[in-house]
Amino acid sequence: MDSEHGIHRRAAAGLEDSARRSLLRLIFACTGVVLCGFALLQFGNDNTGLATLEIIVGLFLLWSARTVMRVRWLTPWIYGYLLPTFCFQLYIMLMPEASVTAFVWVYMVPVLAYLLLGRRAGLLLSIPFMVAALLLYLWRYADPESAAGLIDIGNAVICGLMILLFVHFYEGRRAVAQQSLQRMAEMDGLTGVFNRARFHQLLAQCIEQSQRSSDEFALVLLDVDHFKQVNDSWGHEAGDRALQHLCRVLGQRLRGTDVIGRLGGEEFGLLLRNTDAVAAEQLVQTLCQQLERSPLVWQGQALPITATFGVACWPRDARDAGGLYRCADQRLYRGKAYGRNRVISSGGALSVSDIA
Ligand SMILES: Nc1nc2c(ncn2[C@@H]2O[C@H](COP(=O)(O)OP(=O)(O)OP(=O)(O)O)[C@@H](O)[C@H]2O)c(=O)[nH]1
Repeated sequence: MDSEHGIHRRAAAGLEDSARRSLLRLIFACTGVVLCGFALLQFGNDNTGLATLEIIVGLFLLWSARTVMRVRWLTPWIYGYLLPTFCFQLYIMLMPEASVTAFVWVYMVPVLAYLLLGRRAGLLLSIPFMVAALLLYLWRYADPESAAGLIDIGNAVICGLMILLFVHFYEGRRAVAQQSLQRMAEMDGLTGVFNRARFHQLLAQCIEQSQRSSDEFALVLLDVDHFKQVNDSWGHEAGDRALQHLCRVLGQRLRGTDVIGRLGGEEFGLLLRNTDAVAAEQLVQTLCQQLERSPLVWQGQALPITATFGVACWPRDARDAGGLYRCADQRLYRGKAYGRNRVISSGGALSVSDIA
Protein backbone atom coordinates (compact mmCIF):
# COMPACT_ATOMS: atom_id res chain seq x y z
CA MET A 1 0.00 0.00 0.00
CA ASP A 2 1.10 3.60 -0.58
CA SER A 3 2.90 5.60 2.06
CA GLU A 4 2.98 9.40 1.70
CA HIS A 5 6.54 9.07 0.40
CA GLY A 6 5.39 6.46 -2.11
CA ILE A 7 2.56 8.74 -3.26
CA HIS A 8 5.05 11.57 -4.00
CA ARG A 9 7.46 9.23 -5.73
CA ARG A 10 4.77 7.84 -8.00
CA ALA A 11 3.46 11.31 -8.89
CA ALA A 12 6.98 12.48 -9.72
CA ALA A 13 7.59 9.31 -11.73
CA GLY A 14 4.39 10.01 -13.66
CA LEU A 15 5.60 13.48 -14.68
CA GLU A 16 9.04 12.15 -15.51
CA ASP A 17 7.50 9.38 -17.60
CA SER A 18 5.39 11.75 -19.65
CA ALA A 19 8.35 14.11 -20.32
CA ARG A 20 10.55 11.16 -21.36
CA ARG A 21 7.80 9.72 -23.56
CA SER A 22 7.53 12.99 -25.53
CA LEU A 23 11.31 13.22 -25.80
CA LEU A 24 11.62 9.62 -26.97
CA ARG A 25 9.00 10.32 -29.63
CA LEU A 26 11.04 13.28 -30.89
CA ILE A 27 14.24 11.22 -30.85
CA PHE A 28 12.58 8.32 -32.72
CA ALA A 29 11.21 10.71 -35.34
CA CYS A 30 14.56 12.52 -35.81
CA THR A 31 16.57 9.30 -35.94
CA GLY A 32 14.06 7.74 -38.33
CA VAL A 33 14.28 10.69 -40.74
CA VAL A 34 18.09 10.84 -40.49
CA LEU A 35 18.44 7.10 -41.12
CA CYS A 36 16.15 7.25 -44.19
CA GLY A 37 18.25 10.19 -45.48
CA PHE A 38 21.51 8.25 -44.93
CA ALA A 39 19.96 5.22 -46.63
CA LEU A 40 19.45 7.25 -49.81
CA LEU A 41 23.11 8.35 -49.69
CA GLN A 42 24.21 4.72 -49.16
CA PHE A 43 22.10 3.61 -52.15
CA GLY A 44 23.86 6.32 -54.19
CA ASN A 45 27.16 4.91 -52.89
CA ASP A 46 26.15 1.39 -54.06
CA ASN A 47 26.15 0.20 -50.44
CA THR A 48 22.82 -1.61 -50.87
CA GLY A 49 23.02 -3.89 -47.81
CA LEU A 50 23.60 -1.08 -45.32
CA ALA A 51 21.11 1.16 -47.14
CA THR A 52 18.37 -1.49 -46.87
CA LEU A 53 19.07 -2.01 -43.16
CA GLU A 54 18.97 1.75 -42.54
CA ILE A 55 15.68 2.18 -44.39
CA ILE A 56 14.04 -0.69 -42.45
CA VAL A 57 15.22 0.64 -39.10
CA GLY A 58 14.34 4.24 -40.10
CA LEU A 59 10.76 3.26 -41.01
CA PHE A 60 10.44 1.20 -37.81
CA LEU A 61 11.53 4.25 -35.77
CA LEU A 62 8.99 6.49 -37.53
CA TRP A 63 6.27 3.94 -36.64
CA SER A 64 7.61 3.77 -33.06
CA ALA A 65 7.40 7.58 -32.75
CA ARG A 66 3.61 7.19 -32.92
CA THR A 67 3.41 4.04 -30.83
CA VAL A 68 5.62 5.05 -27.90
CA MET A 69 3.06 7.52 -26.52
CA ARG A 70 0.71 4.60 -25.82
CA VAL A 71 3.00 1.80 -24.60
CA ARG A 72 2.70 0.74 -20.97
CA TRP A 73 6.36 0.19 -20.02
CA LEU A 74 8.72 2.87 -21.31
CA THR A 75 12.08 1.63 -19.98
CA PRO A 76 12.41 -1.37 -22.34
CA TRP A 77 11.76 1.00 -25.27
CA ILE A 78 14.49 3.35 -24.03
CA TYR A 79 17.06 0.57 -23.70
CA GLY A 80 15.77 -0.99 -26.92
CA TYR A 81 16.69 2.26 -28.65
CA LEU A 82 19.87 3.30 -26.82
CA LEU A 83 21.77 -0.01 -26.78
CA PRO A 84 21.45 -0.81 -30.53
CA THR A 85 22.05 2.87 -31.41
CA PHE A 86 25.27 3.07 -29.36
CA CYS A 87 26.44 -0.34 -30.69
CA PHE A 88 25.70 0.79 -34.24
CA GLN A 89 27.78 3.93 -33.66
CA LEU A 90 30.71 1.77 -32.52
CA TYR A 91 30.24 -0.50 -35.54
CA ILE A 92 30.36 2.50 -37.90
CA MET A 93 33.58 3.69 -36.20
CA LEU A 94 35.05 0.22 -36.73
CA MET A 95 34.32 0.12 -40.47
CA PRO A 96 37.61 0.50 -42.40
CA GLU A 97 36.18 3.13 -44.76
CA ALA A 98 34.52 5.13 -41.93
CA SER A 99 35.21 8.85 -41.86
CA VAL A 100 36.93 10.26 -38.78
CA THR A 101 33.85 12.46 -38.26
CA ALA A 102 31.85 9.29 -37.43
CA PHE A 103 33.40 9.69 -33.97
CA VAL A 104 31.48 12.90 -33.26
CA TRP A 105 28.36 10.77 -32.71
CA VAL A 106 29.84 9.50 -29.48
CA TYR A 107 29.09 12.91 -27.93
CA MET A 108 25.40 12.09 -28.30
CA VAL A 109 25.83 9.11 -25.93
CA PRO A 110 25.78 10.98 -22.57
CA VAL A 111 23.19 13.47 -23.78
CA LEU A 112 20.70 10.77 -24.82
CA ALA A 113 21.47 8.47 -21.89
CA TYR A 114 21.04 11.19 -19.24
CA LEU A 115 17.93 12.70 -20.82
CA LEU A 116 16.18 9.36 -21.13
CA LEU A 117 17.43 7.48 -18.07
CA GLY A 118 18.35 10.09 -15.47
CA ARG A 119 21.63 10.61 -13.66
CA ARG A 120 22.57 7.20 -12.30
CA ALA A 121 21.56 4.92 -15.16
CA GLY A 122 22.71 7.60 -17.64
CA LEU A 123 26.21 7.58 -16.16
CA LEU A 124 26.38 3.79 -16.00
CA LEU A 125 25.39 3.45 -19.65
CA SER A 126 27.52 6.33 -20.96
CA ILE A 127 30.86 5.31 -19.45
CA PRO A 128 31.43 1.94 -21.21
CA PHE A 129 30.38 3.30 -24.64
CA MET A 130 32.47 6.44 -24.31
CA VAL A 131 35.50 4.45 -23.15
CA ALA A 132 35.03 1.97 -26.04
CA ALA A 133 34.79 4.85 -28.55
CA LEU A 134 37.91 6.48 -27.08
CA LEU A 135 39.91 3.23 -27.34
CA LEU A 136 38.75 2.79 -30.96
CA TYR A 137 39.77 6.35 -31.75
CA LEU A 138 43.19 5.92 -30.15
CA TRP A 139 43.71 2.64 -31.99
CA ARG A 140 42.72 4.02 -35.39
CA TYR A 141 43.82 7.63 -35.50
CA ALA A 142 45.95 8.63 -32.53
CA ASP A 143 49.42 9.90 -33.27
CA PRO A 144 50.93 10.58 -29.86
CA GLU A 145 54.33 11.17 -31.43
CA SER A 146 53.40 14.54 -32.92
CA ALA A 147 52.17 17.70 -31.22
CA ALA A 148 49.23 17.93 -33.68
CA GLY A 149 48.27 14.32 -32.87
CA LEU A 150 48.33 15.07 -29.14
CA ILE A 151 46.14 18.13 -29.70
CA ASP A 152 43.63 15.94 -31.60
CA ILE A 153 43.51 13.45 -28.72
CA GLY A 154 43.19 16.30 -26.20
CA ASN A 155 40.29 17.87 -28.14
CA ALA A 156 38.44 14.57 -28.42
CA VAL A 157 38.92 13.53 -24.77
CA ILE A 158 38.41 16.90 -23.09
CA CYS A 159 35.30 17.70 -25.13
CA GLY A 160 33.80 14.29 -24.21
CA LEU A 161 34.63 14.70 -20.51
CA MET A 162 33.19 18.21 -20.40
CA ILE A 163 29.91 17.12 -22.02
CA LEU A 164 29.68 14.24 -19.52
CA LEU A 165 30.39 16.55 -16.58
CA PHE A 166 27.89 19.22 -17.69
CA VAL A 167 25.00 16.82 -18.35
CA HIS A 168 25.73 15.01 -15.07
CA PHE A 169 25.64 18.26 -13.11
CA TYR A 170 22.61 19.60 -14.97
CA GLU A 171 20.58 16.39 -14.65
CA GLY A 172 21.26 16.26 -10.89
CA ARG A 173 20.01 19.85 -10.43
CA ARG A 174 17.03 19.30 -12.71
CA ALA A 175 15.88 16.20 -10.81
CA VAL A 176 16.08 18.02 -7.44
CA ALA A 177 14.23 21.07 -8.84
CA GLN A 178 11.52 18.83 -10.28
CA GLN A 179 11.02 17.06 -6.97
CA SER A 180 10.67 20.33 -5.12
CA LEU A 181 8.23 21.74 -7.71
CA GLN A 182 6.28 18.52 -7.45
CA ARG A 183 6.03 18.93 -3.69
CA MET A 184 4.97 22.56 -4.02
CA ALA A 185 2.28 21.62 -6.55
CA GLU A 186 0.66 19.05 -4.32
CA MET A 187 1.29 20.14 -0.73
CA ASP A 188 -0.26 22.84 1.42
CA GLY A 189 2.49 25.31 2.28
CA LEU A 190 1.30 26.05 5.84
CA THR A 191 0.55 22.58 7.19
CA GLY A 192 2.62 20.31 4.94
CA VAL A 193 -0.34 18.00 4.20
CA PHE A 194 -1.73 17.40 0.68
CA ASN A 195 -3.57 20.29 -0.94
CA ARG A 196 -7.14 20.18 -2.18
CA ALA A 197 -6.36 19.27 -5.80
CA ARG A 198 -4.05 16.40 -4.84
CA PHE A 199 -6.49 15.14 -2.22
CA HIS A 200 -9.22 14.93 -4.89
CA GLN A 201 -6.86 12.96 -7.14
CA LEU A 202 -5.95 10.57 -4.32
CA LEU A 203 -9.63 10.02 -3.50
CA ALA A 204 -10.30 9.21 -7.18
CA GLN A 205 -7.36 6.72 -7.17
CA CYS A 206 -8.59 5.20 -3.93
CA ILE A 207 -12.07 4.62 -5.43
CA GLU A 208 -10.51 3.06 -8.53
CA GLN A 209 -8.35 0.70 -6.45
CA SER A 210 -11.25 -0.23 -4.19
CA GLN A 211 -13.45 -1.02 -7.19
CA ARG A 212 -10.83 -3.56 -8.26
CA SER A 213 -9.99 -4.99 -4.83
CA SER A 214 -13.33 -4.39 -3.01
CA ASP A 215 -11.35 -3.06 0.00
CA GLU A 216 -13.48 -0.66 2.02
CA PHE A 217 -12.23 2.80 2.89
CA ALA A 218 -13.54 5.94 4.61
CA LEU A 219 -13.59 9.60 3.61
CA VAL A 220 -13.62 11.92 6.62
CA LEU A 221 -14.24 15.67 6.46
CA LEU A 222 -13.39 17.75 9.50
CA ASP A 223 -13.68 21.39 10.38
CA VAL A 224 -12.01 23.16 13.31
CA ASP A 225 -14.54 24.46 15.83
CA HIS A 226 -14.88 28.19 16.45
CA PHE A 227 -11.64 28.80 14.63
CA LYS A 228 -12.56 32.43 14.00
CA GLN A 229 -12.38 32.96 17.77
CA VAL A 230 -8.81 31.60 17.87
CA ASN A 231 -7.82 34.14 15.22
CA ASP A 232 -9.80 36.97 16.78
CA SER A 233 -8.58 36.36 20.33
CA TRP A 234 -4.99 35.26 19.75
CA GLY A 235 -4.11 36.57 16.32
CA HIS A 236 -3.57 34.98 12.90
CA GLU A 237 -0.20 33.54 13.83
CA ALA A 238 -1.79 31.55 16.64
CA GLY A 239 -4.45 30.43 14.13
CA ASP A 240 -1.73 29.23 11.75
CA ARG A 241 0.02 27.35 14.56
CA ALA A 242 -3.32 25.77 15.52
CA LEU A 243 -3.73 24.38 11.98
CA GLN A 244 -0.20 22.97 12.02
CA HIS A 245 -0.81 21.54 15.49
CA LEU A 246 -4.03 19.84 14.33
CA CYS A 247 -2.22 18.16 11.40
CA ARG A 248 0.56 16.99 13.71
CA VAL A 249 -1.89 15.45 16.19
CA LEU A 250 -3.84 13.70 13.39
CA GLY A 251 -0.63 12.55 11.69
CA GLN A 252 0.68 10.97 14.91
CA ARG A 253 -2.29 8.63 15.14
CA LEU A 254 -2.88 7.80 11.45
CA ARG A 255 -1.13 5.01 9.52
CA GLY A 256 1.44 5.71 6.81
CA THR A 257 -1.10 4.59 4.20
CA ASP A 258 -3.74 7.11 5.33
CA VAL A 259 -3.91 10.53 3.71
CA ILE A 260 -4.49 14.01 5.18
CA GLY A 261 -5.43 16.92 2.93
CA ARG A 262 -6.29 20.56 3.54
CA LEU A 263 -9.47 21.28 1.59
CA GLY A 264 -9.86 24.95 2.49
CA GLY A 265 -9.23 27.43 5.37
CA GLU A 266 -9.83 25.24 8.46
CA GLU A 267 -11.40 22.28 6.69
CA PHE A 268 -9.47 19.04 6.20
CA GLY A 269 -10.08 15.65 4.63
CA LEU A 270 -8.81 12.20 5.63
CA LEU A 271 -8.67 9.04 3.55
CA LEU A 272 -8.59 5.95 5.74
CA ARG A 273 -7.64 3.05 3.51
CA ASN A 274 -8.60 -0.57 4.17
CA THR A 275 -11.00 0.56 6.89
CA ASP A 276 -14.65 -0.46 7.28
CA ALA A 277 -17.40 1.68 8.82
CA VAL A 278 -16.96 0.37 12.39
CA ALA A 279 -13.17 0.70 12.40
CA ALA A 280 -13.40 4.17 10.80
CA GLU A 281 -15.83 5.38 13.45
CA GLN A 282 -13.58 4.10 16.27
CA LEU A 283 -10.46 5.62 14.74
CA VAL A 284 -12.09 9.01 14.15
CA GLN A 285 -13.48 9.00 17.71
CA THR A 286 -9.92 8.48 18.93
CA LEU A 287 -8.66 11.33 16.75
CA CYS A 288 -11.40 13.64 18.04
CA GLN A 289 -10.58 12.80 21.67
CA GLN A 290 -6.85 13.01 21.07
CA LEU A 291 -7.29 16.50 19.62
CA GLU A 292 -9.38 17.64 22.55
CA ARG A 293 -6.73 16.35 24.98
CA SER A 294 -3.88 18.07 23.13
CA PRO A 295 -4.32 21.85 23.45
CA LEU A 296 -1.99 24.13 21.54
CA VAL A 297 0.52 25.76 23.84
CA TRP A 298 0.73 29.36 22.70
CA GLN A 299 2.61 32.04 24.60
CA GLY A 300 2.49 29.94 27.77
CA GLN A 301 -1.28 29.35 27.53
CA ALA A 302 -3.09 26.14 26.57
CA LEU A 303 -5.54 26.91 23.75
CA PRO A 304 -8.16 24.19 23.34
CA ILE A 305 -8.50 23.04 19.73
CA THR A 306 -11.39 20.80 18.79
CA ALA A 307 -12.96 19.76 15.51
CA THR A 308 -16.14 18.20 14.18
CA PHE A 309 -15.89 15.14 11.91
CA GLY A 310 -18.23 13.71 9.26
CA VAL A 311 -17.46 10.16 8.10
CA ALA A 312 -18.61 8.53 4.84
CA CYS A 313 -17.69 4.96 3.93
CA TRP A 314 -17.14 3.35 0.54
CA PRO A 315 -19.17 1.50 -0.71
CA ARG A 316 -21.76 1.62 2.07
CA ASP A 317 -22.61 5.35 1.87
CA ALA A 318 -21.74 6.09 -1.77
CA ARG A 319 -19.64 4.63 -4.57
CA ASP A 320 -18.46 7.83 -6.26
CA ALA A 321 -16.43 10.83 -5.07
CA GLY A 322 -19.31 13.32 -5.31
CA GLY A 323 -21.60 11.07 -3.26
CA LEU A 324 -18.95 10.47 -0.59
CA TYR A 325 -18.19 14.20 -0.26
CA ARG A 326 -21.90 15.06 0.02
CA CYS A 327 -22.47 12.38 2.65
CA ALA A 328 -19.41 13.33 4.77
CA ASP A 329 -20.23 17.04 4.41
CA GLN A 330 -23.85 16.61 5.53
CA ARG A 331 -22.68 14.62 8.56
CA LEU A 332 -20.04 17.22 9.39
CA TYR A 333 -22.65 19.99 9.35
CA ARG A 334 -25.03 17.88 11.40
CA GLY A 335 -22.22 17.56 13.93
CA LYS A 336 -21.80 21.35 13.98
CA ALA A 337 -25.54 21.75 14.53
CA TYR A 338 -25.51 19.19 17.39
CA GLY A 339 -22.89 21.24 19.24
CA ARG A 340 -19.44 20.51 17.62
CA ASN A 341 -16.46 18.47 18.91
CA ARG A 342 -17.97 15.18 17.80
CA VAL A 343 -18.01 12.50 15.14
CA ILE A 344 -21.02 11.79 12.95
CA SER A 345 -20.80 8.52 11.11
CA SER A 346 -23.30 6.16 9.43
CA GLY A 347 -26.92 6.04 10.68
CA GLY A 348 -28.32 4.11 13.66
CA ALA A 349 -27.05 3.96 17.19
CA LEU A 350 -23.52 4.86 16.19
CA SER A 351 -24.53 8.01 14.38
CA VAL A 352 -23.83 10.60 17.05
CA SER A 353 -20.81 10.22 19.29
CA ASP A 354 -21.25 12.80 21.94
CA ILE A 355 -17.88 13.02 23.56
CA ALA A 356 -18.20 16.62 24.66
N1 LIG B 1 -4.92 31.80 10.86
C1 LIG B 1 -5.55 31.34 9.79
N2 LIG B 1 -6.88 31.48 9.70
C2 LIG B 1 -7.52 31.01 8.63
C3 LIG B 1 -6.84 30.37 7.60
N3 LIG B 1 -7.76 29.99 6.65
C4 LIG B 1 -8.97 30.40 7.11
N4 LIG B 1 -8.85 31.01 8.31
C5 LIG B 1 -9.88 31.60 9.15
O1 LIG B 1 -10.75 30.58 9.63
C6 LIG B 1 -11.94 31.22 10.08
C7 LIG B 1 -13.12 30.33 9.76
O2 LIG B 1 -14.22 30.87 10.38
P1 LIG B 1 -15.66 30.27 10.25
O3 LIG B 1 -15.91 29.77 8.86
O4 LIG B 1 -16.64 31.28 10.80
O5 LIG B 1 -15.65 28.98 11.14
P2 LIG B 1 -15.47 28.77 12.70
O6 LIG B 1 -15.19 30.03 13.44
O7 LIG B 1 -14.45 27.67 12.86
O8 LIG B 1 -16.89 28.26 13.13
P3 LIG B 1 -17.45 26.79 13.04
O9 LIG B 1 -16.80 26.12 11.86
O10 LIG B 1 -18.93 26.97 12.85
O11 LIG B 1 -17.13 26.11 14.32
C8 LIG B 1 -12.00 32.59 9.40
O12 LIG B 1 -11.79 33.58 10.40
C9 LIG B 1 -10.79 32.58 8.46
O13 LIG B 1 -10.18 33.84 8.34
C10 LIG B 1 -5.42 30.24 7.69
O14 LIG B 1 -4.73 29.69 6.85
N5 LIG B 1 -4.82 30.72 8.81
